[in-house]
Amino acid sequence: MKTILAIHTGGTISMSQNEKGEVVPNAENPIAKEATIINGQVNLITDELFNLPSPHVTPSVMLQIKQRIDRAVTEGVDGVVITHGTDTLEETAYFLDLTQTSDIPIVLTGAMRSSNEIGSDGLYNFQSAIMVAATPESQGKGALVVMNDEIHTARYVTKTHTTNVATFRTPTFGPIGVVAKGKAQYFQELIQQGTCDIDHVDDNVFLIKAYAGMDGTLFNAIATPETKGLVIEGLGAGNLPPATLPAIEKLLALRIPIVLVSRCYNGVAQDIYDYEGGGIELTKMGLILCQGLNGQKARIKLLVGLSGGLTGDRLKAFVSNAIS
Ligand SMILES: NC(=O)C[C@H](N)C(=O)O
Repeated sequence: MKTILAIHTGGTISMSQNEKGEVVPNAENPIAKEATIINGQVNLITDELFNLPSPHVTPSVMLQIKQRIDRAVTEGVDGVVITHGTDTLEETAYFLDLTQTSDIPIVLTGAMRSSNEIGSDGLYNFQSAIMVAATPESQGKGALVVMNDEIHTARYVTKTHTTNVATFRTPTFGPIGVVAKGKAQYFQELIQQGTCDIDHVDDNVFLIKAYAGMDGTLFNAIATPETKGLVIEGLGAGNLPPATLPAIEKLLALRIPIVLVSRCYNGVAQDIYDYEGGGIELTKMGLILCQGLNGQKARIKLLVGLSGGLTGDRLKAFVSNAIS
């Protein structure tokens, strides 16, 4: 029988609705108690590591989850399930994906409806995630996100709806598998990418979204030596309004790495356009094009690379998300 560690961290999956209809955290996690339902099919160990709404999750919390997984690997567990709030679930999932040190399945799940709401999806998603973690084919796939009968890769999944249970989607590429009546089935291979083990996190890595008529105001506000990195969600294939360029030059002169992704929901950033502020000019200036990641994922990747001590071409190779 497989031994699976369930790490609970909080989120709606562990919350309840009160008599006023407000969703509130519980002192005791109802999901952790319900877990006994699945015992018998797997040997389930439970660790209530945090009880945080996911907007309270920081890179330092992510690092503590990673360290708990690393300990579990040395203890010989076969897989890990992490319950997490959905708002920042994709960021924690990608952090764990990038910093993993073994090939055991790491499966994140959550809920859109709290534990006592009609049609609550928490226990169902939790059970699916456990089954996926116990499936031999889940090994070596990095961190996975299991919600609403779909299996997504941490690298590309994103939350797309504020309340719908089908909120987690993988734009452009689609999910890599499904869960059908408790059984995991895969139908896509994930191309492997590099990982970077870290023992601390350097933050002050910012994320700024571009918009029509943007100027340098927001970029000037972070032009300080404390800033360690910046991700810009550019327009279309990866372009910026010309009025941003002087402020961006200033950040580059401070040797702050700047990563460029697209603010589009689908597709990858590319240096196609040759006009003032176009992707060709931006990459010539030294911005690092990152292909296929959304802004929040690119920020996690830059933060992990910087925390792992990568600089120059090694940082560029890691963050550009190139297939290697
Ligand atoms: N569905 C959820 O879990 C949303 C909640 N606000 C959280 O991320 O903690």
